[in-house]
Amino acid sequence: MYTENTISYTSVMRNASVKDAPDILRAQNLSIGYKAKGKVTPVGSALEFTLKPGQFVCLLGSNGAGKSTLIRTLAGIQNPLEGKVYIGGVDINTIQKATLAQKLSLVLAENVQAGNLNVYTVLTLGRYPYADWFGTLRKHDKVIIKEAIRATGIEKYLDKQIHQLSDGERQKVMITRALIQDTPLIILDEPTAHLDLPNRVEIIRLLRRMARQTKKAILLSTHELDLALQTADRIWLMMPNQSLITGTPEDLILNGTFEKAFRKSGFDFCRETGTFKVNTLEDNKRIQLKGDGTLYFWTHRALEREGFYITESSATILYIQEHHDDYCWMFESEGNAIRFNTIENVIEYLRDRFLHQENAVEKV
Ligand SMILES: Nc1ncnc2c1ncn2[C@@H]1O[C@H](COP(=O)(O)OP(=O)(O)OP(=O)(O)O)[C@@H](O)[C@H]1O
Repeated sequence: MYTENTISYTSVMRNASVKDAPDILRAQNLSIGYKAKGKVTPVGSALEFTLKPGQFVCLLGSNGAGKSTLIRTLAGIQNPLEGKVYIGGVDINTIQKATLAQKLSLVLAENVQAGNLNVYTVLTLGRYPYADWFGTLRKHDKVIIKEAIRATGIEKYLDKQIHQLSDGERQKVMITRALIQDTPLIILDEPTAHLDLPNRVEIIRLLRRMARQTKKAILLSTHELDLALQTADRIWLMMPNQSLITGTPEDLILNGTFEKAFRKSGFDFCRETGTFKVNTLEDNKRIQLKGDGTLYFWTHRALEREGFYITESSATILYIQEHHDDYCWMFESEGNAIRFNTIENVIEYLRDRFLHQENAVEKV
């Protein structure tokens, strides 16, 4: 209940330890994009954000929104059009390459050119920022390498050459190398692009665990909206108007920002579930569905895919009947009842029935 004395909680009032943690990464008035033949094409403008130790952040945006451009700029391999990027409080432009490699590791989406090197050798290169002039691995380096290999489960590829790996296996190797580089900041451009679902989940969970346990800041770009919403501490959303909006997944869903970032005709964003649905609904196809549980969920989904509005106001009713392991669907309309044993039969029947209705309407 609000009273005159109620004050609004703001980020300024947060726990001092979070607020005062040093920024691992900070962008100030950052504009990113491209310059060619005197023509400047900005992709993001006046961006301001910070990344703190232990944060696991997913960068999202529609195709061409500027995620890769931002990642390349933050990693210092592309110059900003304007503004500054600070890593550990130091302007990235003033950091020597060798020093930068101790602060930031980068995994890009492009294929890795590793000649005839085998996987283990490529992994050991992750320790080069700390090696002596001869590149000798110390005991401590070997422990870190072994630990990262165990964490990502790539033991069985170690003797293979990089070009003998599948895209997904190669991706895992490059993520392992980033862990071996052991920097306070890890940036990854679409690290799960070539992985199947179990591997995507495994890698995302591993990166999130790393952030938590080792206080690394981890930023990754992805098109995996669902996984990002479930796992990220914060989401960075590249918006169609070239701004970047940051927040917790739930805040961005509830305040409509998420929806705006991916707005496209033919898709509806469902705030209840945080998912996009293909919008196939047709106004003249209305049906009432009665039942519950798993059968209700999958029947509802099949009907929506067919373009039906599921509404209690329709006199056309589909009943789900369930008894022990047995189930069926009963269709009732104008006093008649028909029984179906599969969703396929239900859909076939409804298609036919509503087609006849449409034809009848057109003839009238
Ligand atoms: N080298 C380049 N020169 C000029 N424009 C470029 C260059 N690379 C990318 N762009 C443009 O910059 C914009 C942002 O591209 P970017 O690759 O950063 O987007 P993205 O969000 O990573 O896209 P996707 O999700 O499709 O990978 C796009 O309009 C793209 O055409």
